[in-house]
Amino acid sequence: MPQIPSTPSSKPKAAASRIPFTPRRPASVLSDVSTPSLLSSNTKRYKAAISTESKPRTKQIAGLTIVPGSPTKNKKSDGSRPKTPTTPRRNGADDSLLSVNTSEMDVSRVDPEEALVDFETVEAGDMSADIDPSTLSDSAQDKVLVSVRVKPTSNHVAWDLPSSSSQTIKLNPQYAKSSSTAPPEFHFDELITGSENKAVYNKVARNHVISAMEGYNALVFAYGQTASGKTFTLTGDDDQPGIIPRAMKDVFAYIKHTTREYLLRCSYIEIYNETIVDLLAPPSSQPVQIQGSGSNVWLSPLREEVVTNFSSVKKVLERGDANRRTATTDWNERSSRSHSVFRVVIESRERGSGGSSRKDEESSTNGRMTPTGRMTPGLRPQTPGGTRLQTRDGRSVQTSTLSLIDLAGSEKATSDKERTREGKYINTSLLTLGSVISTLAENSAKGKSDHVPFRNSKLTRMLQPSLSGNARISVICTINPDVSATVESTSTLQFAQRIKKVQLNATKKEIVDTEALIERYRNEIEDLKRRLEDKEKDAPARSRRLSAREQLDESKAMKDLNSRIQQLTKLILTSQTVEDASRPGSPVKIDFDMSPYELQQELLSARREIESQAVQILSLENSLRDRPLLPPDAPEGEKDKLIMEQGKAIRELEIVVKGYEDNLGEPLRAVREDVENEWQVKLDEEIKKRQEKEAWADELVKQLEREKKMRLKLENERQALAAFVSKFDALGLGGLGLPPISVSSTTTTIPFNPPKPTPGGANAIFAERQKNRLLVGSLEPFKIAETNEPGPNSDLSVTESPLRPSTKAKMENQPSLLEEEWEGVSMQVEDFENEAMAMMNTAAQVKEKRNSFFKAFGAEVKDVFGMGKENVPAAAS
Ligand SMILES: Nc1ncnc2c1ncn2[C@@H]1O[C@H](COP(=O)(O)OP(=O)(O)OP(=O)(O)O)[C@@H](O)[C@H]1O
Repeated sequence: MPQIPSTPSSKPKAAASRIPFTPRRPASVLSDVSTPSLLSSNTKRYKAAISTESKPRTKQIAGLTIVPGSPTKNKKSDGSRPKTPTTPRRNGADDSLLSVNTSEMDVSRVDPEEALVDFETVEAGDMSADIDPSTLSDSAQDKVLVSVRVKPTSNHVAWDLPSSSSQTIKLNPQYAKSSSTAPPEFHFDELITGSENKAVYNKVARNHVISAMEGYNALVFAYGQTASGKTFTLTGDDDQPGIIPRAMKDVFAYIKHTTREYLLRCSYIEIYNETIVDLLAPPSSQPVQIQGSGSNVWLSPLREEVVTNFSSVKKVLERGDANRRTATTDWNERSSRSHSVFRVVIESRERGSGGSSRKDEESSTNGRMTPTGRMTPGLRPQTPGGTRLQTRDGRSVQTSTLSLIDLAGSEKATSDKERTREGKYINTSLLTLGSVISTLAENSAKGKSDHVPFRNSKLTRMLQPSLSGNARISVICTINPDVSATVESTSTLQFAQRIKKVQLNATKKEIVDTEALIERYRNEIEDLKRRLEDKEKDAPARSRRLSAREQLDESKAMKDLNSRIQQLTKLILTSQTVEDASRPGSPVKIDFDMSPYELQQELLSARREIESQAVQILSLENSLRDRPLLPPDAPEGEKDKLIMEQGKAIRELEIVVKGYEDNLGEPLRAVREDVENEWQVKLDEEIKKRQEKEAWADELVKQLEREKKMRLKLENERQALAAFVSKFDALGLGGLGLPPISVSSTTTTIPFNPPKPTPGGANAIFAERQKNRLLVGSLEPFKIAETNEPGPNSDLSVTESPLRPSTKAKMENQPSLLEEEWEGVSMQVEDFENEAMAMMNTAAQVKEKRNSFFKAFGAEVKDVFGMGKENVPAAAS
């Protein structure tokens, strides 16, 4: 129930001096805006052109400005009237019309602190007749309030209309589909007839408006067949203002009776052919999108206007109504072709204790006020989602919404193509609303949780949070009782019957000013700690003075202090979690309306979130492990100092890391890339070279093998030559080794034992040696190898020897294993040749000695050495 301020007054402005900060009629801000009268003849309109017949009926009445397009009471459509050719298109509107759509009260421009409304700012004209709080019901409303309004008619009616006290409506039996079954009968919370809009408002909407002011979300909507009176009920006309203007008057009346201060923001949209249009935004604006999912949906971009009195509300309504799509149909001269939603966001907080004026409060909040009384922008903590009323000094902010919806009416196909197309969209979305309500009702009645097709239309998707239970709902079903409309009226009543079963569980939403609470707790803790310290210091001296009983009391007092400190410390933790709890929680239920792709995306992002949290936990654990050690009982000052130092170091490191990344990160990555690109080529070349060398080395090994064999062969030949020389020596002809010649008195005897000559003789052996030497020295042994023994690498073994010019050129500056080895072999060959030469010399000496011997001893031994013959001496044969 609203709280009555301590100084209520029917004329508060006169009684109480105005607080300087309190905006003096903030409406003046709006009234400064040159909003052209929408009814003046030279003002262009966005709305549908009114048919020639209806134009003269729109007149300006003193007091309430006519909301353009308000239907004229009891005007019947004759069907012969010229129809509105097309639904208006706003995009082609000229610039002059933009002024109609701009307002300085746009919430993004207004400082909420300056647009607050409270009992001091509300004036008599803003309010309905004063609300008597005691007459308002605040009982828990867990069911939808369903009322039926029957449009007055002079035609023959199909329904048995009830007496004033009854809430039952029954179809007259003669109009029932079947005579065998009882005619349908419906019971509702309210059944209203007549044209009195005040009674309707009081019965169906007033409690919901009050609920919204108390912090509950509230939704009032009108449902019914076209031309049954929905717009008449919601908007009304000058004689009979409807629910919207009356509700807004009650909003101000309520504020008048409370000690709270309010920030009121209005938005006005329509859903036309499944497109959401912001009726307060300029014509060229983007269509509004529904954001979020499940119970947490919002509209964006959405223009919200701050309203501070009834006159500013009226202007907002006029602007919105001027932009609504209406057209003449077969049934309604001015039929709404769209669903419209007028919504007020109500934020409130306590005005502060001690009856201090707002000015005093602002001055006390850390001197944040400018000399002009304005809050310095930017000093106020920012709220996500834009300018909002802020919690302050422990005062929580309560937020709720009041949504007043005029649905387009269900209708049959018409002769007009455009109207028929619109009608299809209207019927489809109403059908969806019907099936959503049916499922919700079923679920509530049977405790089921069947899939609710909220996503099948923009309307139901937008209403999902409210229809899911978090709003107090009132539905007015309007029917035309004419016999010709029996089917439509029955269908409307059936819808009304179903929605009655939907279960609601609206809760208040409160944002707690945790900072202020925490600050208060902290101060108290500090104070208690100081007192405890003082007591502990004096304890030894005092205990000597105190009696046993007093000592006991003293220790109990200290214990109490201690436990209070502990309790407050716990409270700090609790209050820090309050804010989180007030935010919309993560969805615990699966939203079956989401597509598999959306679900996958959600799953993916949830996994990513978990991963990042795991990383965060790890890093926190690490920092916990690495934290500098301080004894738990270290003085608080020391701990604070350490924390400060750590914080400073962290900040410095962050700056360094950021600077590093900003200045060096990218260039270093580029350098690394360049180096990799450049050196990769070289590395590849080196690998190729190495492979070539390995192949060459393999070939070399094979070649050495061949040379080894050749050396063996040479060795054999050398041994053969040596054998020859030995034989030669054995003849006793070698140098000093010649056998001694014995001379007697008669004869001289030479010991004669000549060796058997080697085949071919010494010369042949020598010639062969020479040949071999040339062969070895020619450095072309590989030709032999190439032809005789092809290696595993046929390219190399056949077409290129390791010593071929190309390879040799490559290896020019490198020591050749083959050459080294060849060197050794050559030396051996040379030794062998030297040896052979020495033998040849010896042989020459022997020859010489032989000649001299022949000369001395005759011809007996003349041919021993075969000087004229090459082969075996005669003696030997
Ligand atoms: N209870 C009523 N008393 C007097 N006149 C009424 C009442 N209900 C409706 N009318 C009149 O009937 C006509 C059609 O009403 P209204 O435009 O409100 O219907 P609607 O349901 O909003 O139609 P639509 O869905 O086509 O927009 C209007 O001229 C209106 O003044």
